[in-house]
Amino acid sequence: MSNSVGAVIVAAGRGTRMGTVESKQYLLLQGKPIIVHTLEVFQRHPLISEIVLVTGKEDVDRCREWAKAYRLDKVVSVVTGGSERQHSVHLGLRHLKTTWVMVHDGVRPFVQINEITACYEHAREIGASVLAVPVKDTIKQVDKDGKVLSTPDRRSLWAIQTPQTFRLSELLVAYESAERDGFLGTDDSSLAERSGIPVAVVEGSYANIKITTPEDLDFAEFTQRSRGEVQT
Ligand SMILES: Nc1ccn([C@@H]2O[C@H](COP(=O)(O)OP(=O)(O)OP(=O)(O)O)[C@@H](O)[C@H]2O)c(=O)n1
Ligand SMILES: C[C@](O)(CO)[C@H](O)COP(=O)(O)O
Repeated sequence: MSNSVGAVIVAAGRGTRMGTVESKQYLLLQGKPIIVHTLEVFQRHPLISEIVLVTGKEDVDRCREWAKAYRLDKVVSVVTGGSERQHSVHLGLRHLKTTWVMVHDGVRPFVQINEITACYEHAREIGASVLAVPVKDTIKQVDKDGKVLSTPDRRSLWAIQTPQTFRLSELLVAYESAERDGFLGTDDSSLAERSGIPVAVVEGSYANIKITTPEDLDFAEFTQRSRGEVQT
């Protein structure tokens, strides 16, 4: 059986927590849109053969232009997403033809080549995998009135990132089942878990942030600049 690997990069969100007029995935980082930085990592990865980019309806044309301008020839489709991340991923999955799929947030430009490789290798071994980091803070469960309910043992808590890797056929079944049941998850793995797919956690890096709120942009500028300086 072929072990071809594709990526679905989701970038159809509105970025309400960032609060900028321009959607955060199109803000410039060292002169280049964040989404292009993200796509370039997957373009460079030797395992990835095709990329489906999911974006807002009004952004499809400019994204296709960038794919050409930045020579992102692995981008086989730029398609319109849905109202929730889960819908956007589902729409993207339908355009992929590979055996394996890595789902990744368009606003996580700092994922590293070796992290993508590790994520894929663990999925091959276990069935599916997610990149993650152990939580550094103490986490409390709190009720709606602000009263602490419990303090879970931090040693078993991980902050989950992307990419998340699955067999495409299995993930499609999980997505269809979630849609039938009206289940809405905040990541792809939660849909796989409820379908009984075993998921491995792969330790990644704290730098692989999801650019979400304005203070993340300072970190992003700093990180991008220092990585650029190391490469030159
Ligand atoms: N309907 C949606 C919602 C989110 N995303 C994508 O999913 C990733 C992670 O989502 P998040 O950071 O929450 O982005 P937004 O939904 O844009 O942010 P917010 O919740 O602040 O509006 C982003 O790359 C975002 O573009 C998507 O493709 N389709
Ligand atoms: C998938 C994800 O990036 C894992 O951390 C995250 O759950 C997406 O969160 P969102 O803010 O609900 O889009």
